[in-house]
Amino acid sequence: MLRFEQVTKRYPDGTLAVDNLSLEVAEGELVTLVGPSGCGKTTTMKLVNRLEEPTSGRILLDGEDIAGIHPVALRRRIGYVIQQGGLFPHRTVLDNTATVLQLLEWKKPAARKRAAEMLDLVGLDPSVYGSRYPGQLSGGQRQRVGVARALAADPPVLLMDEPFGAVDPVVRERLQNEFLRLQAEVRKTVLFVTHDIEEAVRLGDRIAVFGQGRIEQFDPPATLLGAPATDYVAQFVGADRGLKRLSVTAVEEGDLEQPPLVDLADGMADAAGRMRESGARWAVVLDASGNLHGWVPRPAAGAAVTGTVADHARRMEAWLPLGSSLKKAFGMMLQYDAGWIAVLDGDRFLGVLTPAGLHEALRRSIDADAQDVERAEVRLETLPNGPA
Ligand SMILES: Nc1ncnc2c1ncn2[C@@H]1O[C@H](COP(=O)(O)OP(=O)(O)OP(=O)(O)O)[C@@H](O)[C@H]1O
Repeated sequence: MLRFEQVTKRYPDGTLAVDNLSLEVAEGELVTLVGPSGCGKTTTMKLVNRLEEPTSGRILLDGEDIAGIHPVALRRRIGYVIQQGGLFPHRTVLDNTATVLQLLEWKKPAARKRAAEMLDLVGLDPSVYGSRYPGQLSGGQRQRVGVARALAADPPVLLMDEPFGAVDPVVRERLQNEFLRLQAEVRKTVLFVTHDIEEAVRLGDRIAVFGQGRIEQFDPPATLLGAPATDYVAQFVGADRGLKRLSVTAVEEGDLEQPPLVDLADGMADAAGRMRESGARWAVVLDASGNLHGWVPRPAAGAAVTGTVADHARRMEAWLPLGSSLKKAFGMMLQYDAGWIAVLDGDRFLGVLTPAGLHEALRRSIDADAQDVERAEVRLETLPNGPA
């Protein structure tokens, strides 16, 4: 889709900003470019929409050398989002969003309608914000307008240059999440520049770590964090890369343990018998519709057991959908002070994730990358020990 072939950019003053860069971004893929200040990230972006021209090498868009495409025609195919949104201060939010459409000579009503839809898409009510000026928006809202404007003409390619750099960390995380949701819907081919490794691994399908004008490593997040290719990359991703890895490793079915399952309506003596048989100190309790209700402890040996499970069960509301990150699971264990988290697929109970399971999942994903082992080949052998 977008391909750099041995691209070099030397500025007239002799600065070598991009050094023999080769890189390919697949259709619908989000590639993050990350690296320290001055390593050539912005120059790389500007080469794509011909705000700068390469000194040597070529860039192909859908197989076509962009050197042969008129810059204006090229930019119609490429949305560009920059820090602070780059909005026109004296134009309303709606007009800012419609800028590119006006350049494309859309009729005014159609352009405004489309702009309003785009604002909606990025979570800004056009009837509230459309008539405001950029100065009357928060930093996060301005960034959203920048994204809406870049998407308005539905370009297949999106260049984003530190688009969330100017907002505080909380707003930033929200914008990142919104953008991921949006990207799942619109599936643009995205080149995203950031100097924040956390942002790069959260957003990127693949990450290109830049040294001075060169790519040090180009890999998916889990590989980058699990097996940094060079000392430079290892240093850049940081000593806490194991922790960062929590946020890019998903809970899988094989990570889960299977405690006994009992129904609210079951007799408690019966349920206790089943727990004893399987050596478990507790069981997961499902309600009449098969949904998670909570858990029930195994009664002490010799204690008189009466009533139904419902009389003894405790509520447990900590659950996650399959595919959630290990980081989310860990956060939830802390939040609920729980020794396990239920994992559901839709409404269906799949099993529980325990701290031991989480640790194993993390280790296995690191090992799998380091040794090229398929994750499924490794088995978990821990047994549930009961809620902490
Ligand atoms: N127009 C220019 N003329 C000369 N040198 C330039 C020009 N633009 C950028 N440079 C230099 O090229 C190098 C790469 O700059 P670039 O802006 O691409 O880096 P960056 O990785 O995006 O940095 P930052 O994260 O600070 O934005 C830097 O050394 C910069 O000073």
